[in-house]
Amino acid sequence: MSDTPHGGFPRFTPAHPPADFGRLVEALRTIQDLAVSTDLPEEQLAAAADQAEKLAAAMAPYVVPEGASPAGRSLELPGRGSLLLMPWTIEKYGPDGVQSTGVFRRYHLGGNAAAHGGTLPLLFDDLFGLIQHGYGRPRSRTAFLHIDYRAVTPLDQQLRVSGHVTKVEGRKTFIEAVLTDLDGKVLAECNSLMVSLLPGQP
Ligand SMILES: CC(C)(COP(=O)(O)OP(=O)(O)OC[C@H]1O[C@@H](n2cnc3c(N)ncnc32)[C@H](O)[C@@H]1OP(=O)(O)O)[C@@H](O)C(=O)NCCC(=O)NCCS
Ligand SMILES: CCCCCCCCCCCC(=O)O
Repeated sequence: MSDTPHGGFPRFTPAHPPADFGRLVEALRTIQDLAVSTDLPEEQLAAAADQAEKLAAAMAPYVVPEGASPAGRSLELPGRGSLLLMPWTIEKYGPDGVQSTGVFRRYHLGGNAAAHGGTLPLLFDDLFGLIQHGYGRPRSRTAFLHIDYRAVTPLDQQLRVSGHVTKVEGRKTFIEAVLTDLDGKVLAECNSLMVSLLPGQP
């Protein structure tokens, strides 16, 4: 692959998996919540570990290359069906920007009931990928991502993030976004530079 618009990136196509895929991903997220918030008695611990190992063994034969799993390509699902991404739902997508809503869950806990500071760059960075795509920019990579943490980000509360392209200069796309609660209280602001990839660039 060496065409200019995508650098060396594979071309991803949207996936429309059966509903059970969404159920699986959501159940796994709930297990992540529980794995970080429970203190299981020994017997339950052994049973849970057995079940987890059994599930992993059942899934292992079906590993496919990047871009072939529905994970990350299922646009109708929270977090596009990816366990890595924040399980948020896109409300608005287009050249004027992207907006999405969702919650930071128990498995995103940092300390004292707040979201881990490292989870916000993940939210913003993935949003910025969508923003530059919605604006019609070629495949790009994040060169920098600057975050101002303005207030503690709560868990289990519906929040909103929205952002847009502010400037384009050659290969460079500048983007800004803000994370708020539903009353409009600003929790974090972020600005970023994304640089479009040259032919064959990874
Ligand atoms: C971003 C990246 C592709 C840019 O490398 P490159 O293709 O060699 O591009 P250049 O270094 O020539 O930079 C292109 C332009 O962006 C600017 N730029 C690049 N990185 C920058 C940064 N961190 N801060 C400010 N400007 C930056 C350059 O100054 C240059 O501007 P100019 O055209 O006005 O002179 C490369 O550094 C890279 O791959 N970094 C890793 C990206 C990554 O892994 N991101 C996370 C996953 S998406
Ligand atoms: C149709 C689905 C589109 C999915 C695009 C996935 C792009 C992944 C880009 C990864 C960028 C990064 O590493 O930060």
